[in-house]
Formats: sequence, C-alpha cells, structure tokens
Amino acid sequence: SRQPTHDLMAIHPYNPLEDPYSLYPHSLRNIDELCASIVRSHRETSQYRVEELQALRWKLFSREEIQAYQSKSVDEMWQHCAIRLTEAVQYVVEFAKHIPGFRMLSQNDQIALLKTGSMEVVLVRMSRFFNTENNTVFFDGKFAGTEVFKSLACGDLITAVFDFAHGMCALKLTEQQIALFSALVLINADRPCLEDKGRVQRVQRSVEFGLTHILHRDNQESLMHKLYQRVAVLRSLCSLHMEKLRWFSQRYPLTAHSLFPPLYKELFASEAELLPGNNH
Ligand SMILES: CCS(=O)(=O)c1ccc(CNC(=O)N2CC3(CCCC3)c3nc(-c4c(OC)ncnc4C4CC4)ccc32)cc1
Repeated sequence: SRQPTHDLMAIHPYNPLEDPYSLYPHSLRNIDELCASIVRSHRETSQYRVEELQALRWKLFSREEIQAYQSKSVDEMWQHCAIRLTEAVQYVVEFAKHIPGFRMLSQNDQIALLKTGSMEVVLVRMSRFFNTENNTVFFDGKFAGTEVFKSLACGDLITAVFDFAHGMCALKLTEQQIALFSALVLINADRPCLEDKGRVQRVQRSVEFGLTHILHRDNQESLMHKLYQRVAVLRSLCSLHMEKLRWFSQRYPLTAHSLFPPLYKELFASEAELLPGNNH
C-alpha cells in the first residue's frame, strides 16, 4: 500500500534509546498525560481567554485614542509597548515552568530558552487575539490596527507581526494544538549557548511527539510542516525585532537600559551591552 504522505515515523524515527520519558518523573506515564499537562499550563497562563476576547473583537480605539498613540514620541511608545510585552512575557515564563522536563534543565538553559523563545511564544499567543476581518490585534484593552503603532517608527516590523498573525489564523489551530506548538517553539535545542544541548533535545523530542500525537488524533498531520514554516517566519520576525531593538537602544540608550522593565536586562541585554556599574 502507498505510504501515507505524512508517515509519522518518517518525521520522528523512533529511537528506542531515546525514550522521551527517561527524563520525567514516573508521574507522566504516557503521551496523553504529557499533552494534557502542557494544555493545562497553556490554559492557566494564557493571560486572556480566547472567548472573552472574542466578545471584545469589535471594541476598537476611537479616533482620539489613535491620535493619542500617534502623538507619543518614539521612545514613549516603545516604552509603553515594552510594558505590555513584558506583561505578556511573564505569562510565558509561567507557561514554560510547567512544561514537563523544563524545570529539570539547568537554570542557565532555562534562561537561554526563554531569552530567545519567549518573544516567539508571545507572538504565537498574540495571533489568537487577532481579528482578520478588520486587521486588528488586541492591545492595551482594545483591538488596534497598524496605525496605532505608527510612532514606534518600525512599520515593517509591525506589518510583519500582522502578516504572521494572519498566517497563524489561517491555520485555524485549536487551543490544544497552540499549546503544544508554543511548547515546541520554546523548547528548541538549536538555541545558542545551551549548556546541555542533549538534555534539551530529549525534552524537545517529547514535545514534538506530543504535537505529532495531537495532530494525528485530530487527523491533521498535514499541519506539521505548515507549523515548521511558521517557526521559520517567527525566527525572521524576532531577528527583525532584535535589529530594531539595537537601533532603538543606540538612539535612546537611557530608555533602553534604565526604563525597560528589569526583565529586559535578564532576558535581552547581553553582557557587552550592560553599562559599567549596572552589574546586579
Ligand atoms: C520581553 C520583555 S523585555 O525584555 O522587557 C522587552 C524587550 C523588547 C521590548 C521592545 N519591543 C516591544 O515592546 N515589542 C516588540 C513587539 C513587536 C514585534 C515583536 C513584539 C511588540 N508587540 C507588542 C504587541 C503586544 O504586546 C503584548 N500585543 C499586541 N500587539 C502588539 C504589537 C502589534 C505588535 C508590544 C510590544 C512589542 C520590550 C520589552
């Protein structure tokens, strides 16, 4: 018989030596429990519930409110957005802590994964609060179009974020699929400067099994390669964001180093950038 085009084993040839559960406490007996714990963690740390935002989807900013955003200076708007983003990232940190196996990684590897992955998970989550009919995203309590972010002076980045959100909505993922996808975005053994890449690889493999399992159960294996394409878009989006952030930090050093929330220093300021005397 013809091999199914998406033979699950073709994606993840099972390696018996790499039992994904070798890492876990006996409590997680099977893949269903792994998926259930990631889905539960996603639901408990999702900051807003999709249903409650659905009810708000036509609550748009008034002309005056848009004017107010657009009359902010560049660094005021970046600072305002930074606060919103940092709130969102803190929920992602909570999500990460409940992914089976994440807490068994070294502190440094947990930070390394969050340093690069937290922004990507925020963007995946953001795309759930996106209204494709009027091209608006939930921000600051209402649904905002790209014009709200004009004074950030990075229209290409905002356009890329909106395009990404459109692309994610087109996949019509369920919350369970988003939960597993978010965990996979975060647990990535290819991240730079990991101490124990092998250990991260084992956790990543088990999360991949979980996602494959969920997609197989939903009879949507074809989504797998579409999701990997989304990951590639996420990477490029976040490097564009880092480029803007470097430009912004040079242009507004005071804001970048002293006004951004402390998380910035933990998650994003590399040693070189830390001003002398800023050492904690
Ligand atoms: C991470 C903690 S931190 O280290 O302290 C930190 C690090 C960097 C920055 C500066 N970047 C920034 O503020 N950004 C960038 C981006 C657009 C590209 C990637 C995400 C973004 N998005 C939002 C945002 C939304 O944030 C929750 N929610 C809805 N919409 C939007 C906007 C349409 C993009 C709000 C801020 C925001 C701030 C803080």
